[in-house]
Formats: sequence, structure tokens, C-alpha cells
Amino acid sequence: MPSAIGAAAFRTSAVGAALLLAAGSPEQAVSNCTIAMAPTYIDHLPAFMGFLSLMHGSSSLAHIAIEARNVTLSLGTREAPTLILKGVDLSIPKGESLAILGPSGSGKSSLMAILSGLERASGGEVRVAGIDYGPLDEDALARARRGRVGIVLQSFHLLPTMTAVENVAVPLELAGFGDAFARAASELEAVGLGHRLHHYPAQLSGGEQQRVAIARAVAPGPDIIFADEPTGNLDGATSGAIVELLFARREANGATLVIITHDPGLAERCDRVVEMRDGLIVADRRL
Ligand SMILES: Nc1ncnc2c1ncn2[C@@H]1O[C@H](COP(=O)(O)OP(=O)(O)OP(=O)(O)O)[C@@H](O)[C@H]1O
Repeated sequence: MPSAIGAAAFRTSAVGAALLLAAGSPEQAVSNCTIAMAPTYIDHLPAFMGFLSLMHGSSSLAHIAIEARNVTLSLGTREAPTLILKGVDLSIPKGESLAILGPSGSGKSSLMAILSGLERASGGEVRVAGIDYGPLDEDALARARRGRVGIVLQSFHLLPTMTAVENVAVPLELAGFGDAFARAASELEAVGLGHRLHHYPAQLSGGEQQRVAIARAVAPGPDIIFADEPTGNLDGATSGAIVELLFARREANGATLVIITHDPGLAERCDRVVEMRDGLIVADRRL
């Protein structure tokens, strides 16, 4: 089987070269891209610095997938900071499906970015699968996420120089799957894109790109799936099929699923719904 990384290297573009330069290593470049950084956070990602990877586990926390304590996020300049998250506490048990609702600008994407390790909290504590994100540097965070955390964000961040199947296969290869291409092809078939395996992102519609991003996120069978408006670009029928796929994946792997949505129907499918307003969780109910 060809290597997705090797195949793509033949088509390295200026964008790819820039990503490589910025990341310092091909692995980090791919990791940076495949976790779909939201443009709002790109400025802040280089802030991922640290030296220790500390593992914390205790029997009392063994059933917790995600634990956030008094998480704050301050963006903007030092002279004019804006407090985006104002002290969020959230504990998500393993295997739970959780919908995050709230008006535009309430901080949903910011919270997801922190819980998924794309953004660093300004204060408070975040532990995912027992790992304290606080002290991890960028490489350690990427390693901690790889294969365990799948992320789908609103803007798909597919690598433009890779075909659909390569975009899905690369993270699989990095996670150590020997059958990365076969698995990637089958994931794309599952989201209805078996006929678009060798198309580049620019040759795909927004909804098709969204489905590639979803296939990429779920392909390694992650323990936690984060999805920011996963059906936002899809028509009703495709949206229904994608929701079924996400929930089927969650059930098959016992994965924890965290979804941001404006769709009340999708929220009702979840075990629990939290609502955000103005940087805080203001309601939390189990369904
Ligand atoms: N880099 C930034 N600098 C300053 N403020 C920012 C930055 N990025 C986001 N914000 C602000 O943070 C707030 C929360 O944004 P966020 O994207 O988390 O909201 P959201 O609830 O996900 O909104 P939506 O539903 O529209 O996606 C918004 O008011 C936004 O303007």
C-alpha cells in the first residue's frame, strides 16, 4: 500500500511547505492540520509550550473522560483582554453523549477548543482521559490526542494537496494502522463518498468536505469525538445519515461524544445537554 504521507509529499505545495516549516516536523504539520484548527484560534496555538507530560489517574476519576475545573479563556491584547470563558466546570463521564447549546458568541467553540487540546486555557484545569493538558507541550498534546481524540470543526481543514482518501489515511498511519488506505476508503464509503476517494478538497462540495472531515475524525476509533456543528453544511437526508453514523460509532466503541449544535433534534439524541451563555454553563440537564 502507498504511504499517504509519501504520496502527498510529491504534491507538496507552498502551503504544505509553509505548514511543515511552521510545525517543525511532517508529523506535527499533519497533526496541526488534521485536527482542524478554527481560524479564531490559529493565533493562539503557538502558545502550546511546556516541558512535562504528567499522567494523573485515580480510581475515583477512572470513569471520567473529560474534567474541566474553573476554566477561563482570555483573548485579545494584554492591554485590552476579553474574557471569553469565565470559569467553566464540566465533568463528562466516559461514553456519554453531550450536546452543547447556546447563542452565537456564548463560548461553545472556545470551550470545545480547550477540551480538545486545540486551545490552551488561561486558567483552571483540564484533564482528558486522566491526562492533565496543562503542562503538555505541543508535541506531547499531539501524541496524547492521536488516535484517541477525533475532532470535527466547522471549517474542515482538509489538507489541500491530499485527496479525500489521503486526508483520512494520514492520521491512521500516524496512529499506527497498517491498513490505513483500506480503512480510509471504507470510512469514506460509510459517509457516502466511495465515489470521491481520489478527489481533492477543492473538487468537493462543502458538504462533501464536511463528510471527509467526519470520516477522518472517526476512522481511528477514538475514545472521544468532538464535533462542532457536524451537520451544519449538510442537507436534511445527509445530515440524518451522519448523525446516525456518529452515534453508531459512539455505541460501537463506547466513545464519548461532545457535539456543539443549534439543532434541537440532534441535541435531543444526546444523553445530556448543557447550555452556555456569556462564557458560562447556565443549564445542565440529562435527558
Ligand atoms: N481571537 C479572538 N479574540 C477576541 N475574541 C474572540 C476571539 N475568538 C473568539 N472571540 C470571541 O469569543 C466569543 C466566543 O466565541 P465562540 O466562537 O466560542 O462562540 P460560539 O458560542 O461557538 O459561537 P457560534 O455559535 O457563533 O460559533 C465571541 O464573542 C467571539 O467574538
